[in-house]
Amino acid sequence: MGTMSEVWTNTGSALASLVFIYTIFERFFPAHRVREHFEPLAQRLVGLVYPYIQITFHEYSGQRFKRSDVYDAIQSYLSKDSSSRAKKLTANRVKGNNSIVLSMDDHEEITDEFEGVKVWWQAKKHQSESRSISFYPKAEESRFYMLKFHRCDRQVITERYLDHVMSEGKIVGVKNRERKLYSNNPSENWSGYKQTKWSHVTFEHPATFDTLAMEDKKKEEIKNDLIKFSNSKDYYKKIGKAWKRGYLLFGPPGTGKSTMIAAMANFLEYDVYDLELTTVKDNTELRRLLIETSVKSIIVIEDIDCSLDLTGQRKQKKEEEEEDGDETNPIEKQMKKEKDENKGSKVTLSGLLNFIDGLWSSCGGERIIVFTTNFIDKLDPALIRKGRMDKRIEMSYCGLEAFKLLAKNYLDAKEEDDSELFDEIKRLLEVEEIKMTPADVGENLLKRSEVETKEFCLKRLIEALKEEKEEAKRRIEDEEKKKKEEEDTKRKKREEKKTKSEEKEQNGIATKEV
Ligand SMILES: Nc1ncnc2c1ncn2[C@@H]1O[C@H](COP(=O)(O)OP(=O)(O)OP(=O)(O)O)[C@@H](O)[C@H]1O
Ligand SMILES: [Mg+2]
Repeated sequence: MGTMSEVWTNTGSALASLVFIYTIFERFFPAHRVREHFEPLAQRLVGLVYPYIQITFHEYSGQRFKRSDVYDAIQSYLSKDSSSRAKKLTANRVKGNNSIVLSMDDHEEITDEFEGVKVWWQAKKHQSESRSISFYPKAEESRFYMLKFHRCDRQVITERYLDHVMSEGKIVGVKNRERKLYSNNPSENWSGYKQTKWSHVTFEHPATFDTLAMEDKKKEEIKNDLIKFSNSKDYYKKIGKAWKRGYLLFGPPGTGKSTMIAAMANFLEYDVYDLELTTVKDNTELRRLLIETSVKSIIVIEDIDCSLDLTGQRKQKKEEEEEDGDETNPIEKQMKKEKDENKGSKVTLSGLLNFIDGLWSSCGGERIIVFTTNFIDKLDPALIRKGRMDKRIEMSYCGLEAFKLLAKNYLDAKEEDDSELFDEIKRLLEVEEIKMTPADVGENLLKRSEVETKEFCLKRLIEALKEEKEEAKRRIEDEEKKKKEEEDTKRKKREEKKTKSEEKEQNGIATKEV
């Protein structure tokens, strides 16, 4: 018994001495210092026997508030087929997009293969002990991806695999993203907190090339052109040109210019930037706006003939000269000049064109620019010459093919079922050459209540077409009448002038004779 208690006493004192020695040691050699010294050494030792290399990709690196693009790209890349490989997944729904995007959950590991090389990806989470107050949500929790590969594959991974992950990830990311419709803010709102040059809403326009009424041949041509453009990254690089394409859509109101833009955006899955030029003060602002647009986007300038005097400086000068000739009150003239200056923005045609042609080249990335106008003749030829606007698309009145598509979409009506009504419409459109916009045709075909049958709507369209014919006839008559009246007044004026000068002449002769 005595020996037992002795053993306990000795153990107790030995432990006490150990604790004492450890405390003294800790005091002179703090634990983190020891770790600092020994860790690299330990890692070197591990490196000798452990054949793998690890790379970490943090969610937030550098600037704390900005999510890393690389992390995003990896997440998208791994979401591509992690759903079939990882066992634990997290589901995210991209706003505005109906599909759910699956990505691997924390602490999951999946393998990937590239050029016969195997790699391991792990999603990890690090819980920091900091209790500091932070504006950043869940600042204590930092996520990262860990890539592991054999050290003999180092070259393949660093030289090719990572680039492959980035480019693939970006493509998947673009596909999963919520597409946006942007509109530019007036420059007064560009500074201060919440500064943004563009405001956006989710782009959810339902128009597609299937719903767009247009001849099939023309539609196919445009679709092919768009596909060719979006696949031509290397070609544009090779020829040293900016990866952009310009379209000019022209035609009367209601022929589907805006609808075509929406269909293009949906077809290519691009964002849309609706640029309102009247709120842009000058070329510098225009440049700053355009530089901030993202890749894979369509920049739209609607009704260019209305938004600016895009016919350029020449016309303006001519007008000024003409005005100078007038004997108007100088004060009035100054007032008018000031009013004009305030009214319009100072964005010039050349500013716009220079940007499209030149600066854009340095922005990189694919962009489409679309101009629309109702009056192509009003535009300066410089704007629409080949090379600047790569493709001109005329949106015209509703033809037979366009009508058939609208009838199918709006009423599920086919030629076989309603051949008589279809024949009559064909006659009106093709023989009588009645011009009606697809917007008006659609309006007549639209079922406004349950009572309205397919036949009812088709007959309503026939009536509307006939009315349109009468209306057109009246318009032509009115125009001819107006023209005639104008000619009459001109002729009268000429005659009056002639008689006046004759009278003057006679009076002159008479005075001479006197
Ligand atoms: N070609 C078309 N195919 C299908 N729908 C069309 C077509 N053209 C017009 N529409 C219908 O008419 C409406 C008006 O068309 P849209 O706004 O595209 O015309 P627009 O040419 O842009 O006219 P504006 O010159 O006045 O801007 C659309 O909502 C669409 O439903
Ligand atoms: Mg429009």
